[in-house]
Amino acid sequence: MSSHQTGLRFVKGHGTQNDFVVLADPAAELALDTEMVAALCDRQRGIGADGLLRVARTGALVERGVLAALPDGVAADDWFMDYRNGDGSIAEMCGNGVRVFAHFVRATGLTATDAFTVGSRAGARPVIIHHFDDVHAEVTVEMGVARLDGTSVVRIGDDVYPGAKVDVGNPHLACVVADLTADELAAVDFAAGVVIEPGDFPNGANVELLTPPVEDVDGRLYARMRVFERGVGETRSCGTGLVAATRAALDARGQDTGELRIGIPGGEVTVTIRPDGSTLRGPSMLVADGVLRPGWDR
Ligand SMILES: N[C@H](CCC[C@H](N)C(=O)O)C(=O)O
Repeated sequence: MSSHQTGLRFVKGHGTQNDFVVLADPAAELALDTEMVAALCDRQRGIGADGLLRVARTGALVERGVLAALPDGVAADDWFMDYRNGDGSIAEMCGNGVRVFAHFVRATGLTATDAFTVGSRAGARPVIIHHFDDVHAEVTVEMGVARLDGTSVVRIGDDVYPGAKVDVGNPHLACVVADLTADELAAVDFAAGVVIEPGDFPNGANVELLTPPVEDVDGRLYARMRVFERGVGETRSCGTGLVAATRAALDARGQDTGELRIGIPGGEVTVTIRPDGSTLRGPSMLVADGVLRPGWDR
């Protein structure tokens, strides 16, 4: 997409305040590059967002060479979430993004069903839209298997936190911090620097800090989380991170399956881990529509 592109429409949306610029591009005609995506996501010079979701037919992205081939389980006419981080880098998956993506394609009439498959670089992500209107939706995403892959550590300022390496289609270090209170979690200063072990994460990683789950009045497990995302920085929520943290927290309790309600700065979601996969259920909001003005990026 070059700067002479006039009148490019966009929608601004978020899932538990993990926010995105949504670009409808069914035929994958936009030449998205790192610089343009970073400019669009820049909160001062552009629209501002944690990431960008391009909405395109999977087959069109293959024809244009954006994708080398159809990902497993994704059909050519499935809508594909071409997700980019705020720094312009490409990531394999975005759980909050899939909810906003699904809401957008349903509310704009690009699809007429409440259950369909969203394509992603991590593979097929089936969604169910429980209810929606032009602004609000409640969506469940099948997030696939959250795979434990050993342990590592992250250094945040002078503190070192051990955690579980979890693959949710994208890489995570999920740290369930013993005895960490909600206030202590809130006081962690990510600005002091977040340093992971490059040998453990050659492609970088998203880092989650989680308080140990406790049973709430309903007997359900509850925890609080903050996240520092690869290619973005701290976000108010991270869907794949919530799944990774749940997988690690249940494993620390000796459980392979279970459910966890997690509070994040941007809201609250419920994650379910099953032997054959995981689901993330939460809200989506489409906040505004806009048009990029010619020359905005010059
Ligand atoms: N916010 C996204 C995660 C983006 C992951 C991205 N930061 C990466 O590089 O993997 C989510 O809701 O899952």
